[in-house]
Amino acid sequence: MTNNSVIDPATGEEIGKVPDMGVEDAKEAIDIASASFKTWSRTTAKERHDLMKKWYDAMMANQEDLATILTWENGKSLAESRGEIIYGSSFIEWFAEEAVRSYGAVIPNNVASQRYITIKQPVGVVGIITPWNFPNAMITRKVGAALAAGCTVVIKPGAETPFSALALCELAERVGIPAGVINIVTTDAHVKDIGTELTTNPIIKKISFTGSTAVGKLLMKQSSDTMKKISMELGGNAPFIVFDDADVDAAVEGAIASKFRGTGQTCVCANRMYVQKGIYPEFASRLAEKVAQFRIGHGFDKETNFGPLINHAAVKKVTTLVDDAVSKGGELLVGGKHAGGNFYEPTVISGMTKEMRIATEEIFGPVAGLFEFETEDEVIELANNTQFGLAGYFFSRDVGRVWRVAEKLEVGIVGANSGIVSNCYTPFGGVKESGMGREGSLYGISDYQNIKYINMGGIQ
Ligand SMILES: NC(=O)c1ccc[n+]([C@@H]2O[C@H](COP(=O)([O-])OP(=O)(O)OC[C@H]3O[C@@H](n4cnc5c(N)ncnc54)[C@H](O)[C@@H]3O)[C@@H](O)[C@H]2O)c1
Ligand SMILES: O=CCCC(=O)O
Repeated sequence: MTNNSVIDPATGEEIGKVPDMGVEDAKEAIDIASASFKTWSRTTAKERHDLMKKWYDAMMANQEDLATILTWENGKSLAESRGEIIYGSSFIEWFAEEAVRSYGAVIPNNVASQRYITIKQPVGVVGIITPWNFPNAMITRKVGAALAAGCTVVIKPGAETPFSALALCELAERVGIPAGVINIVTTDAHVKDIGTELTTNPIIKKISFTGSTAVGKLLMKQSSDTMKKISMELGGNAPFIVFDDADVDAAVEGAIASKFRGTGQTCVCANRMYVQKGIYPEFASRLAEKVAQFRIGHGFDKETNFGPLINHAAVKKVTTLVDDAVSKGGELLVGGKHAGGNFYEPTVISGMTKEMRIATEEIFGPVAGLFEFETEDEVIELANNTQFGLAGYFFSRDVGRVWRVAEKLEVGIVGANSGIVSNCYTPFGGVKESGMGREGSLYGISDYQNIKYINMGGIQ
């Protein structure tokens, strides 16, 4: 077996190697997960709760090490990585608590001699494929729900960030989660083949994927022959709307939080920023002023709060999108340049139009493009004119408008006067081509359970 290099995106230097596993390794991992399912699925909810709480405690006790690994392989600043470890581990705590509160139902009978009940059972072995942008939290949000339900898992983490996944697994083993319950397959060269194995192997009963819409569609097609359950957390193209009646301070703060988190590489990042005519000049200049204050550098540098993009391809894509906007008349208010290596300056562009590629494409980088609009109806139409529907944000102090716009945005998650929407308590997921299923919250565990109805007859 060959090894893959894992690269520090801030320096381009190798930080370590992991095995480049192949289809045979994936098959073995699936068989092991299947054998472990026989015992894990029969543990009591309280046993799973206790082990998961210990896992959560171990993550928090090792927060600094986990954050260091995360910054090293993903590039985000250490402060952001610490935040991700708190966020990621919160899913393990939350789902530990959900495990013991997952109830069946007693249904009123319509035949005197019968009684009806439902029980919830784990779906089986789950195949999990996750991206590099949240190397910890995208795994825990899925594995937490799966383990709580009584499922076992085979995880294929992002090729760029395998160490965060392996560290989580090491902690799980230390606290006594039985070997074989969580299995990891690392690869770069065999991503496609392992994806095919996970989606076609009949032992796997569910695929849970976070990543691009294009890959999500492929995995869904591949999963259809064996009728697997599916959870898809896919790409976004979030509108961010600022109405004339907004609190400008709050809107600028929300824009910074939503647009520039993870160097603009999150699926819920604001992608198209619509600003009403009356407030446009003030919002644009205040946003540009704030963005100019970011300090680019290595995530371990204490003076830094803005990391690199994940790789050269990402820099190239952002460069192309900015050049396209500028060539069509966009005005750079701040940034707009490659800053060496994988770094790109945090950027604000004014005077965006619908002819520019950023109007329709997910940027996945630190670029805020401002579009001017005049009426509420106009902006709702613009905001919904996309095949994506993950998150949408708007700022307004008119309570009637807050309800109207929240109801009309075609998205799974709305930030109304709020730029940060993610936590373990609330449902995360999209509509349209942003995917299906909900993660976290009281809904998250049900994606990993089958409901069985039992009709008990012969009752005198
Ligand atoms: N909705 C969400 O919760 C969410 C969260 C994070 C990222 N995303 C989306 O993910 C995208 C960015 O991440 P990315 O570039 O790593 O996405 P990606 O789809 O290229 O990769 C995601 C994962 O899929 C794997 N993969 C790639 N091709 C595959 C194939 N043919 N078969 C099986 N697996 C395959 C990758 O190795 C990685 O593990 C963006 O579109 C972003 O919006 C969505
Ligand atoms: O990138 C997508 C996930 C981001 C989040 O969970 O807030």
